[in-house]
Amino acid sequence: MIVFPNAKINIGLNITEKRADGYHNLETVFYPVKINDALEAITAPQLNFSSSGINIPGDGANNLCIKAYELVKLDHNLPALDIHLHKHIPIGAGLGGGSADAAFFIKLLNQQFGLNLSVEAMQNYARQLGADCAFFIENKPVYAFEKGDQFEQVELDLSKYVIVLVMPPVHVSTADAYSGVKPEQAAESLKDLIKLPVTEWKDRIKNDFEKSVTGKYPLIGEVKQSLYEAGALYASMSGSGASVFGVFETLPSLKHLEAESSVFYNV
Ligand SMILES: C[C@](O)(CO)[C@H](O)COP(=O)(O)OP(=O)(O)OC[C@H]1O[C@@H](n2ccc(N)nc2=O)[C@H](O)[C@@H]1O
Ligand SMILES: Nc1ncnc2c1ncn2[C@@H]1O[C@H](COP(=O)(O)OP(=O)(O)OP(=O)(O)O)[C@@H](O)[C@H]1O
Repeated sequence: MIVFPNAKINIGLNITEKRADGYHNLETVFYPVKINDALEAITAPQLNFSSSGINIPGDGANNLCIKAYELVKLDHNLPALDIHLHKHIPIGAGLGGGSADAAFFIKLLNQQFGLNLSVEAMQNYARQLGADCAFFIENKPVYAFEKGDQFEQVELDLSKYVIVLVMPPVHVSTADAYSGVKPEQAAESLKDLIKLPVTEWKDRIKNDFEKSVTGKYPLIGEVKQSLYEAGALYASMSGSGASVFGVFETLPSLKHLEAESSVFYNV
């Protein structure tokens, strides 16, 4: 069976407090976007993982797909698998690519081997693999809170807009990004702000990682500025960066960014 895990963007991200477990409480809106990996599993004599496309740093044995397989296998009878991941979602981008792979792999196992897992059971597995991971089980726009793994549905449909995503040649580690932020309660809840028209988001909806991450990597701030100059109604870094997205009324011309960055149109 083959599945196509997609990326997410964060529309707003308030980091509100440091938790006793070392993680941070936050509020954000996750929105799925159309940049996809391809992930395939075939029953095989022994467990094997391979990948192609963008190089994934680290040992394949630590890939989140393998971790998802091992976690589900603790409770269910699963055969050995030959797993292949074609990586297209940029890494160190704040797009949740690794989390998406893990969540889609849980869904693949459920379907391919008839495990009969509920959405909640799959989300509980996903929560153990990464804070972002549970979102990708249902994969619908949500207001997320606590570690980013508790959800409330939001009515948010950006399909009449063009979303463009730019990945500058910078890799931001999520853990480093968190260590650069001083948590603070937000003046206005994102749950309310997200209901405003997109044209009013610019001065109201913020990403708390931006200040420190763009301080360290000015190119990210320059890309965001370019998106506004090209006519974006709203532009922001996604998650802990380094990717930046813009919400446009019509397809912009961003050729000048393509020399340095990867540009994904209409995601
Ligand atoms: C930046 C975001 O993408 C925003 O959506 C997520 O919060 C990151 O989610 P993720 O990559 O699934 O994160 P994990 O793999 O669980 O954690 C990576 C590291 O980020 C930090 N982390 C993550 C989530 C969170 N709510 N608080 C944290 O402090 C921790 O230092 C952790 O060791
Ligand atoms: N399937 C996978 N895809 C990508 N990275 C993976 C995968 N499995 C494990 N990893 C590891 O995760 C690291 C990337 O995580 P990191 O949090 O920096 O970036 P990210 O994918 O943009 O995620 P996020 O949006 O949550 O910040 C990689 O360096 C790699 O070692």
